[in-house]
Amino acid sequence: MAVFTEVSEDEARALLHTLKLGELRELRGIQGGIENTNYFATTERDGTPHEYVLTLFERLGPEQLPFYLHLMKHLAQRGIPVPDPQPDANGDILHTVCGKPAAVVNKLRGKSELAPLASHCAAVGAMLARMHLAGRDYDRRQPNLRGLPWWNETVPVVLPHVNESQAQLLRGELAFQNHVAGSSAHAALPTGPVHADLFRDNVMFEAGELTGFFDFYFAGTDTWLFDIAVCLNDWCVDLPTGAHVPDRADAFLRAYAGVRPLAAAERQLLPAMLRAGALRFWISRLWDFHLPREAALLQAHDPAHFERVLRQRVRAPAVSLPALR
Ligand SMILES: Nc1ncnc2c1ncn2[C@@H]1O[C@H](COP(=O)(O)OP(=O)(O)O)[C@@H](O)[C@H]1O
Ligand SMILES: N[C@@H](CCOP(=O)(O)O)C(=O)O
Repeated sequence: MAVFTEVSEDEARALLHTLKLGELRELRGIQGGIENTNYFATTERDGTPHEYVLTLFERLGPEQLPFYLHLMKHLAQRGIPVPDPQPDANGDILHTVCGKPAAVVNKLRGKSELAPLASHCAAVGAMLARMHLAGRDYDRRQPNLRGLPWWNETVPVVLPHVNESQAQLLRGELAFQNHVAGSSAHAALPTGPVHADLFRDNVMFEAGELTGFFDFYFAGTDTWLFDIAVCLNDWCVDLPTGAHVPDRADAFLRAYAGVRPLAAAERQLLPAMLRAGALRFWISRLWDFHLPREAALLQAHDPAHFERVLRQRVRAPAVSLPALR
């Protein structure tokens, strides 16, 4: 369930009126998601139905939200198919509902592709590269709040909950990632706004075509390579085993590089960044699993999955990436 705050039809109607989005016809709580309260809202305007998503932010506040919401607007204005936050008469896109920060965005068509083929991975790769290029002139900056400083803070918190072999892997990998982050190759990596959580459940497809992607609330300013690694570790991995799937990874990388060729430092650091991407989600899943927030996390994701991915990435750093040869 992902309705932590009940929104009445009257409250939703009032906001939709203020935003001039039409007359509320239907308000439905959305089941998926683990962070925020989400509703689908259907309105009628000029005799036509329009569909929106109303989100109440349960954890993020006015310090962090403008970066995410303005990034979505910036990308939408440049033709990237992401939800477009709707403004009020003053141009504000961050609203208040039930005393919580809230946003209204357009509903994307399609549904998630949870068993992707190489063609889906190629579509995601090309779209990610387009997003990176479209974000180059975005003028706000906010660090990836789930980046290296957070890993350094959080690993000691989760260590008491894991066995000795897992503790060794966590400590060793964290030391390795701190070392990589201090290297000259790392300093040469191109950076910009990244999505940082572009998993299968955050991308929509319809009839095999990518129709959009959403959930920008882990976005931040970071290396583009980190975004690539996060995608490869989800879209191009066999979920039961955590094994790299070469044909999907190849399709993803070819399509990405077709829009934005990778720099030499990116090719050099991809194996290390694949480990970083696996470490990031292993840590957050351990943290969510062993130290759940009150009521919010009803279905923690399985931490063991990213432990398996990380072990494979450490064991076989030279994954075959033909697109980069
Ligand atoms: N703009 C959108 N268009 C269509 N569906 C959306 C949109 N935003 C959210 N959803 C739906 O709501 C669900 C939960 O959204 P998500 O952003 O993943 O929530 P959370 O941030 O709580 O994890 C998604 O799985 C999707 O089905
Ligand atoms: N993708 C992350 C968790 C983030 O959840 P989301 O529902 O907000 O995408 C993971 O799989 O650990």
